[in-house]
Amino acid sequence: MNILVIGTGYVGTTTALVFAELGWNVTGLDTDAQKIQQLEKGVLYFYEPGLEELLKKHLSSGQIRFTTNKEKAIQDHEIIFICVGTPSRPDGSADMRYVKQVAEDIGQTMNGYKLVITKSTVPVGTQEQVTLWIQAAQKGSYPFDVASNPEFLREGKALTDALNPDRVIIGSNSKKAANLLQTLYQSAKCPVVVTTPRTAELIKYASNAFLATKISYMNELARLCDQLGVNIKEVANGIGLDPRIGPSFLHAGIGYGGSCFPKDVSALILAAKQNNIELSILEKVVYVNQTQHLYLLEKARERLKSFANKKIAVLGLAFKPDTDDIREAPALRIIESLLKEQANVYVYDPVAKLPADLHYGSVTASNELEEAVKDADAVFLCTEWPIFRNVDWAKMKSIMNQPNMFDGRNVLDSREMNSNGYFYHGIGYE
Ligand SMILES: NC(=O)c1ccc[n+]([C@@H]2O[C@H](COP(=O)([O-])OP(=O)(O)OC[C@H]3O[C@@H](n4cnc5c(N)ncnc54)[C@H](O)[C@@H]3O)[C@@H](O)[C@H]2O)c1
Ligand SMILES: O=c1ccn([C@@H]2O[C@H](COP(=O)(O)OP(=O)(O)O[C@H]3O[C@H](CO)[C@@H](O)[C@H](O)[C@H]3O)[C@@H](O)[C@H]2O)c(=O)[nH]1
Repeated sequence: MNILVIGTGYVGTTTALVFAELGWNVTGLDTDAQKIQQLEKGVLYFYEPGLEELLKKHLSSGQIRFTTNKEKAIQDHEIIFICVGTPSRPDGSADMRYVKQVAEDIGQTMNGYKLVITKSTVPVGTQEQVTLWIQAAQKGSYPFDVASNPEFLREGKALTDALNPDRVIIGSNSKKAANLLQTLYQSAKCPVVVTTPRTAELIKYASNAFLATKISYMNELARLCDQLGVNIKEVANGIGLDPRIGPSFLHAGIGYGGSCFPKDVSALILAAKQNNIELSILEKVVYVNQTQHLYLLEKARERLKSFANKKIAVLGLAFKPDTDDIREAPALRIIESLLKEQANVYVYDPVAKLPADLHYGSVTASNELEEAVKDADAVFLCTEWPIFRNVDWAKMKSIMNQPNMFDGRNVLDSREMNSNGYFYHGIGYE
């Protein structure tokens, strides 16, 4: 079977490469000619471990190709995965314009049976909506099915996650579509759940919202730990040993970011409101997340009295390690607050780049960690890149103006930092 993947972003590129690795012939289609040109040359235009090697391998094996020619691509393929973005609208709802465009393109161009699968994260009811969009755009009367197959990969671990999923969720009202999808995933060594499209669509939002809830719960508990003199890391370890709770996603810090949790939690809250249901727990999850960076800033303000004219080093910009993605990165919230209070901010990240449009002033991007830390009055550690753990912090102290460390990811050893002469503050972890 030949597979077409529409949208060659994180999810589309990974999906295309994973299906190529499983032995299928795959074409990646995007409207962005620059991205396609790079992918055709074997160059990944974003940072994601392992993907570029696989891209080169499958370009040379001929298993994967890329194109911007949507008419030909749609006509040549029976199986089409929609992997375009569904970003937040200002009111928090999912912006469906890219999915609608693709559905209309498919409707206008199709020349025979198509199985259209939404892999993008889409609101409940999208399968029905995509069906209507395709029908409305159709020139002839060709049969088609629309199914839902949400993606659960994490950035930074995209390849491992997509090659070894915990579960495959197939939402389909059509036996033919469900069978085709089961064939595509026949080598999956995990449960393959076949359900209704609406259930599949909700499973995706419910998963992300549940994980975000775990994080905000731990983050709020960490604030209490600071007051009680209890270490949140030990609490996380203690509760995580209960298999009903589990050890993951209990790591307190300056909050979750990225292109998924913030937008998906908002979209779920809004979708519930439209159905006269208040998801009050999730509203608090968002509130805790939006105030978590302020909590660490307040600890630093107490120590430094004022940020004005102080040199502050921000280590880590990406929303998490092993990615250059800065969408909704908590580091950006910290930087903007520091700039607003007239600090001189120096940023170091091993991979991620500063955005062009920072409010409240400009920031110096440092090429070396030492350059950011030299003469600094405080360091904010915002992303848990492993290299930050291996820095010789005792040596760093000698080049700082004041040895203050605000560890927004609780990654450094507080006792070691204190014995090295630092004033150290983590989150629920002193
Ligand atoms: N990033 C993740 O880790 C992740 C994980 C699981 C699910 N998701 C979901 O998957 C979807 C895609 O996310 P992403 O991070 O890959 O997005 P992205 O922004 O990186 O990529 C989307 C791509 O779609 C292309 N595109 C837009 N309109 C198009 C059209 N009409 N025809 C062809 N291409 C078009 C864009 O040019 C872009 O390259 C979203 O719904 C997201 O919520 C993302
Ligand atoms: O214990 C934890 C775990 C994560 N985070 C933060 O949470 C955010 C999201 O992390 P992660 O979930 O690892 O990354 P994403 O790539 O955003 O992946 C999430 O979002 C994707 C898009 O929907 C889903 O496919 C994945 O299953 C889901 O984990 C990051 O800012 C992390 O720093 C914490 O603060 N504490």
